[in-house]
Amino acid sequence: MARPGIPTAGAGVQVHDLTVSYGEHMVLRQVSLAFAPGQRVAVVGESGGGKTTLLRVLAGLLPVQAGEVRLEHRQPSARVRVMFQEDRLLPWLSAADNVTLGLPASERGRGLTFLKHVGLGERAQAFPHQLSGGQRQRVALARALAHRPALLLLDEPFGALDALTRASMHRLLDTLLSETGATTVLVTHDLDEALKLADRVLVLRGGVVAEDLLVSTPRPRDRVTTEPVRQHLEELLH
Ligand SMILES: Nc1ncnc2c1ncn2[C@@H]1O[C@H](COP(=O)(O)OP(=O)(O)OP(=O)(O)O)[C@@H](O)[C@H]1O
Repeated sequence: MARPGIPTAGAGVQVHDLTVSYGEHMVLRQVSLAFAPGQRVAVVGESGGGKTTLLRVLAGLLPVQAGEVRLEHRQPSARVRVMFQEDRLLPWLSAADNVTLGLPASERGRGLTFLKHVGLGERAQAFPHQLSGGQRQRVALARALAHRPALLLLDEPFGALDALTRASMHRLLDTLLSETGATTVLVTHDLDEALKLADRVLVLRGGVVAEDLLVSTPRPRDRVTTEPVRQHLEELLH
């Protein structure tokens, strides 16, 4: 695979005593975390445990009600991009236009190379409805990376894909993340996904970080090499 171009320096992330409630319902309770630049963090845990809420606060989509969230990057304009389970492509724009939407003119050419990196260089003019679910998620991934985010936030990005397509997306994302260097936070229910992609796994339970595990298994990883960590996480989750 060709290299995606200029690597992005990942942002450091500091979360201090973050508390978030929906009305009376407190979802995050004084959560404190620090992510190193370029770190890949997976967030797992029970349904309703606050994973998406944490991601939305990091994305700036939800206000910080109490506590502090700080992005540390040498460029004050460090970009944050979010990718969701549904592709959220604009149906009236081609794949190419979806990828470059919002990029300054000077960055569009380089942004388009990401369509090639996800294997869709030939489909640049196709519209979302002409692409498969897996292809649309690849366009969404190209769009997220084309903006060279210092922080990439992924909320169950491959949850709607079949197992084979998901496995190929894991390989693709693993390669692209190694090359771009973005700090990445991945919310997932899929332990395979977490263990294939992340350097660190957080378990959120009852609004607090119940476990914070570094995953040092060398890459590429498979079920055999990650089995001990998986067993530990499965015990925590069940
Ligand atoms: N906009 C909202 N208004 C009120 N309550 C909300 C809102 N969004 C989420 N919640 C509640 O906050 C809690 C945490 O939700 P969140 O989506 O962060 O959990 P999650 O860990 O991502 O769950 P899942 O794994 O099921 O996606 C849940 O009880 C949910 O019902």
